[in-house]
Amino acid sequence: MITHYKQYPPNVTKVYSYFECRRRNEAQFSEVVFFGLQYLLKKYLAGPVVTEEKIQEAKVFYQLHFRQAVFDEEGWRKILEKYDGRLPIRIKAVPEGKVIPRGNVLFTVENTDPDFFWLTNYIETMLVQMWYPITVATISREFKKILAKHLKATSGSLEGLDFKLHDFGYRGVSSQESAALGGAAHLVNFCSTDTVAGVLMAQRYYGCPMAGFSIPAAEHSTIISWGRHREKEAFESLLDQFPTGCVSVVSDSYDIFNACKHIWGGKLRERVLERGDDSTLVIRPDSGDPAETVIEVIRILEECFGSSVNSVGYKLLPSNLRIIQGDGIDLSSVKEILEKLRDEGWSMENVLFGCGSSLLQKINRDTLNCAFKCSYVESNGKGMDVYKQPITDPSKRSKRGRLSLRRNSDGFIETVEHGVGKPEEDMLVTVFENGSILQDYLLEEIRKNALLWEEEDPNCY
Ligand SMILES: O=C1OCCC/C1=C\Nc1ccccc1
Repeated sequence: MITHYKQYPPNVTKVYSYFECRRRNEAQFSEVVFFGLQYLLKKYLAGPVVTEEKIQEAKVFYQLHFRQAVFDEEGWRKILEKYDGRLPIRIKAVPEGKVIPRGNVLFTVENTDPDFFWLTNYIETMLVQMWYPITVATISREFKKILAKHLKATSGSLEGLDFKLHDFGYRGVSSQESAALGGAAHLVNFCSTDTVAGVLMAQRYYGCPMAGFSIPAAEHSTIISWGRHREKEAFESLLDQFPTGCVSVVSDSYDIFNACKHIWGGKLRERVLERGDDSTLVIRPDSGDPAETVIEVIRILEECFGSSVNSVGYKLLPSNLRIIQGDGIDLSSVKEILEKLRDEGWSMENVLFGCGSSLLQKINRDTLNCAFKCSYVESNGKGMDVYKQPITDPSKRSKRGRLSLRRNSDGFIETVEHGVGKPEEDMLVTVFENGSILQDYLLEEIRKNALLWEEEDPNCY
């Protein structure tokens, strides 16, 4: 991007590019949740970002890095002089939280001053990092589709759906910033997280005072520190320390089945039952085959605590006893567990899930085929639609001309190319222009945009 200003044709006055999640043949991830641009704009692009100091620093750096003078010092100084360091760029984007079918334009970028045609793709690198929050928000919503289907089928309602997938991923991501962005992306769809950085991101960049909730939870150290033969004492202490409200206890340190049968369902059975309805004990297995372990645990708990049948005929453990499975959870294992539970007559009200790296880290830019391409240039006052169409991979072909996004007469969202879209139909909104952010989306409205079709309103305020 540093040397690109020297590579464009003479007299170029505008470079216009767009971001999309290219459509693929697979059925999975057929639609994406747009999220995260607002953070990036606020943090990195808004205001007088170009300064003399930065220009000097870059000049020295790139002289060393390229071992020749290629850094466009004059170009950057002109931004400083003409725009007081604000970027002469326009970005038009889908409103955050909107769910858009793959293969559609999600945002466009263009220079607003002909002198700075080179700036559009200069910021590409940073803008394409949007692949991450978009992919996390999309995966989190795919989880929500699966959970909603089973919750509705086995309980007759979507009550509590927003708390069914807890973000366990803080430790598994590559950085604090990833934790913040990914954690916030999950909170578009759910209200349940241990990734505090994401809650802070929602606070600071999306106007939400408390976007996600958690409960006191044990970890292995707080159990095994009591010693191999005092697991019962460790569990009892947790019940003493958290007599009301929910508490989650990881119970697989030695033998999850023994813990459920002889401690929770044995020595501490009365202690568990005497807890109020609002003081749920959440038992956490953390090893073994997820589906087999959950089923065996719930069978043991039924043996010890009994079960009732809900209004749609599925079995329920006592209301203050639940199971959270946070180990080995991904989109396929969660489906397997839920099908096994349903087949054995269990309501999904009995279980919660935690998800770590398969929510926040086991993804990359190719998961949704995120790409940023130039589709239109102007030079000598004439516009030209441009594109790539590699003979070696037709799926990499790019869109042509100036783009807009609309809902067609059949109600389907589609991209209009060649600049023939009607402005009044365009779903893309100018969110950034010449250094100013023109929209400020709140998490509350973003959550509404991302609701599943079955939901009416986000339940967790
Ligand atoms: O068990 C739980 O119940 C619900 C609250 C969170 C929780 C566990 N959290 C967690 C976080 C990071 C890695 C592992 C677990």
